[in-house]
Amino acid sequence: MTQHSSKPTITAFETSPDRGRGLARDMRVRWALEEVGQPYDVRLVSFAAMKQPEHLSRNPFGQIPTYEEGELVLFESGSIILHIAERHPGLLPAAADTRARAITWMFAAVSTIEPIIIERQVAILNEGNEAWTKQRLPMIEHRIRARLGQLSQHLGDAEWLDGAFSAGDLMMVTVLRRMPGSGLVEEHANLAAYVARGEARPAYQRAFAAQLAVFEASSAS
Ligand SMILES: N[C@@H](CCC(=O)N[C@@H](CSCc1ccc([N+](=O)[O-])cc1)C(=O)NCC(=O)O)C(=O)O
Repeated sequence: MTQHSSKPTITAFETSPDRGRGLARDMRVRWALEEVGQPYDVRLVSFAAMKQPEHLSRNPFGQIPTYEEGELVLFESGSIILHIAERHPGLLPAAADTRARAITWMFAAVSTIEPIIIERQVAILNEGNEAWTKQRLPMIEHRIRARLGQLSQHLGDAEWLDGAFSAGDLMMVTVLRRMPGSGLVEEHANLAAYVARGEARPAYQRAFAAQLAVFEASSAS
């Protein structure tokens, strides 16, 4: 396996529309790097720069985050976190079966839970003025409630989704944080406590402070 030794560089919004609330997906990569104690640099990109050839060479979809480490360039936050987790202890268990289950939860976060939450965000932010949104939003929230109910049932009284904290929990916590103020996660006390446990982790706090500092600097200038 090729070992990369240089300090990685990630990309993040120059001025994040999340106003420093840690909702953009660089937050989960920052958190993963903090969990494994890997220092990193950040290249801040404007919305315009994200669609220019230089950034498109990092991510053909013109989005953040990306991850550069020596000659390696990655995009897709989940893939970046898996790469980090494969090279540093602290995000995936060593035992093969437990590790495979933790990776399953990474996929569940982005493929089963996140899409319907993004649907809701799109319905509210991009389609809020459409006549049909009034009918559609309750249907979307019904589907979100169904998934959160299943997740709550699985979690029960456990601290994390499958034994020790893993990249699966990191991904899931960042997904559940994407509905601030909706009250949907808070309908399940165990899910709200689960998110709070993630947010209480020192690595999360360092990552959150770092992305907030970027926003505060950008809004001060
Ligand atoms: N599947 C990709 C998705 C990456 C992605 O959606 N990136 C977004 C930022 S994180 C998503 C996001 C954006 C804004 C908020 N917010 O609260 O304002 C939250 C999350 C982006 O670059 N958008 C700019 C563009 O597409 O032109 C991944 O996981 O890396």
